[in-house]
Amino acid sequence: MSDLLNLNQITKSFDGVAVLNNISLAIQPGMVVGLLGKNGAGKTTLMRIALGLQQPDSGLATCLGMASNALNIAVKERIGYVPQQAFGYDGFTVRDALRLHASFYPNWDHGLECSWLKRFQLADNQVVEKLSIGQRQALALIMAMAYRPKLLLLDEPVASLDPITRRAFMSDLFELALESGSGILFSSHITTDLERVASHVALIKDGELILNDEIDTVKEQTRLIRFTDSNIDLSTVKVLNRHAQSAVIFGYSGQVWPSVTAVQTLSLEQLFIEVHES
Ligand SMILES: Nc1ncnc2c1ncn2[C@@H]1O[C@H](COP(=O)(O)OP(=O)(O)OP(=O)(O)O)[C@@H](O)[C@H]1O
Repeated sequence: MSDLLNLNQITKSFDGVAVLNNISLAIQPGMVVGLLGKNGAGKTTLMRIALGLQQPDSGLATCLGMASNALNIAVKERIGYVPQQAFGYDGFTVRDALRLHASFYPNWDHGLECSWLKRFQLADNQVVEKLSIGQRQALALIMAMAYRPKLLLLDEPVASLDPITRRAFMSDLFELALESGSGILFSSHITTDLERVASHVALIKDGELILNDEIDTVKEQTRLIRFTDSNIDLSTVKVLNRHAQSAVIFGYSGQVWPSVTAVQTLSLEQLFIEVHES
């Protein structure tokens, strides 16, 4: 299957500090990849590199088969992006902002636009600069989705949405991806959302992509184990974090270690916390 997004061995430093180290990640049709990482882990940087908005120090990024630093209009029309920062359109009404935005996209779906306006309870005569942060985020999402992009990159898209709107948006997002064969990469700190809708999880820690798998596999094969022998041999699993008498492991399939006293399953939130525990 051809990749909608392919990140191959991406490395990036700022001012001599490594942010992304040899990151490889691919998105295929129907995949909804939740990108996790602490503040400053490099999620936005990775998305910007994916879109060709920033250059990696090394490695290659492609979107819909074309190098990200040379995307043509036809490919850009099939990519949606909602950045973390609020956008312009001050002085516009929601209606005029959408009309202008739609004019750049031949595939704009007015029916989808209307149903999402209703869903987000956005009146089209509202003035953009008077919208709340959450309403602006909702408008940005409509702008990125109403042309049914093949590849959608969302940088913390739901952080400012209330729980009801957020839940509805996330399930719509998933449906849209499945039904139209799109692929989605979204970053979020709300692990429960991610658990509900993502098909895959990618986790960046200290510049490395330490997890990049189907969410069910992550849940099934990740454990927090406690042991008495600090020299325990954990070579049959991938160690995500390790202390003298405990470790977070991936690749668990019922192995038995004599000195292990507890094997605990983890929710995504627990996993996130345990992986970063120092
Ligand atoms: N243009 C830049 N110049 C210098 N440093 C930068 C630049 N862009 C990002 N950084 C640094 O790279 C690191 C990663 O930033 P990035 O915004 O990608 O993180 P993030 O994972 O998206 O964080 P958050 O969850 O807080 O949004 C940070 O330490 C940031 O300060």
